[in-house]
Amino acid sequence: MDRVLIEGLSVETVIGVYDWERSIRQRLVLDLEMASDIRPAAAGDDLDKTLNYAAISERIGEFAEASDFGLVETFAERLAALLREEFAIPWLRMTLRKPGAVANATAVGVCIERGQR
Ligand SMILES: Nc1nc2c(c(=O)[nH]1)N=C([C@H](O)[C@@H](O)CO)CN2
Repeated sequence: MDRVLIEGLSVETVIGVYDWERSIRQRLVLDLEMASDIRPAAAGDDLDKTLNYAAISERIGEFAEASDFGLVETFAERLAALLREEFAIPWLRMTLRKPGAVANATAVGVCIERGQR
């Protein structure tokens, strides 16, 4: 299956389980692979027949702006469900990284796959 990609998308949000994390915004970095047959869009050179990565990136920014989850797991799960619903995405793989959360690690985070390819 073809995939539409978003890589290295940075967002700022309230995220973390510790008290000191509840009053600051921290950066999360997302990589997203979304199943999509790109042939109809390519055949007609038509944005309306594919997953619009600009619109999806904007929606992710809005979601992050309004979110205040503790766990990266919760952020990833809720965001994946929202994107699949709003953009009719049959399958996605989302890698969500929280840079600098653990000393001596470049990033920590989760990778989830949801739906059927
Ligand atoms: N599996 C997880 N472990 C941890 C999380 C998390 O979201 N998922 N979060 C924290 C803290 O918020 C941490 O990021 C602060 O540095 C600890 N472990």
